[in-house]
Amino acid sequence: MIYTKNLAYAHPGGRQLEFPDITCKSGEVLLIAGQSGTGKTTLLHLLAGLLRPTRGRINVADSFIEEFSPAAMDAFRGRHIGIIYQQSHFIASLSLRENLVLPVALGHHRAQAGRLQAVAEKLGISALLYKKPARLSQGEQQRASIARALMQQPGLLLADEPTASLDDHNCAAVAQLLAEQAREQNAALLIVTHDSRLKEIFANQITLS
Ligand SMILES: Nc1ncnc2c1ncn2[C@@H]1O[C@H](COP(=O)(O)OP(=O)(O)OP(=O)(O)O)[C@@H](O)[C@H]1O
Repeated sequence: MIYTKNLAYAHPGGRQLEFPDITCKSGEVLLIAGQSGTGKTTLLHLLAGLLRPTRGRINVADSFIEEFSPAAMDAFRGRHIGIIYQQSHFIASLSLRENLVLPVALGHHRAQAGRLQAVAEKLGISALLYKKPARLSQGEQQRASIARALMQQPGLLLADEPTASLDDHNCAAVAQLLAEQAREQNAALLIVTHDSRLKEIFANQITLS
C-alpha cells in the first residue's frame, strides 16, 4: 500500500532529515517511534503529501505522490488517505455529525448511504452525534477523529500521536480500535508516536534517530 525509498526533507533553514525506507502493506500496522525532534511529524506530513520531499520517493496505492500537483494531491488524499491527529481539530460550532460529514462534502465525494451510522456504531459514538465536540471527553474525541478518518474507507491510515493525551485505559482502547478498523478495512496503518505504551502493543516498528 505504501513504501518509501531514500526519503529526505529539510525544513527551511533546518538540517536535512534522512528517513529509513518504509513499507506497510494493506492490513498491516507499522509503528514509527523516535524521540522528540527526530522527524516523526515531518515524516507523517511527507507520507500524507502535505510536504514534498527534497529527495526520494513515496508510493501510495501504486502512485508516486511526490509527482502530484498540490490540487491532484488534495484529491488523491481525499480518496486514499485518512489522517488522525493527536488533537482532533473539530469545528466547535458544528455538531459531531456535521464534523464527520463535512470533509466528505468538501472533497466533492458522495458518502455511501449508511456509512456515517456504520462508522459511528463501530466506534461507539452513535449517541454523541448531535453533541458539540467540546462536550466530548478526550477518549470520545479521539474515537470521533478515528471515525472521521474512516469515513471514506481510505486504504492508508496515518495516525500522529493518537494516544498521547489519553490515560492508560483509553490508550489501550484507541490502539485496539485503530488496529481493528485497519484490519477490517484492509487498510495500511502507520502510527507515529513517542508513546512507549504503544511500543508494547504493536510488534512491527521502526525507530527514527
Ligand atoms: N516548520 C519548521 N521549520 C523549521 N524546522 C522545523 C519545522 N518543523 C520541524 N522542524 C524541525 O525539524 C526537526 C524534526 O521535527 P518534527 O516535528 O518532525 O519532530 P518530531 O519527532 O515529530 O518531534 P516531537 O516528538 O517533539 O513532535 C526538528 O529539529 C524541528 O525543530
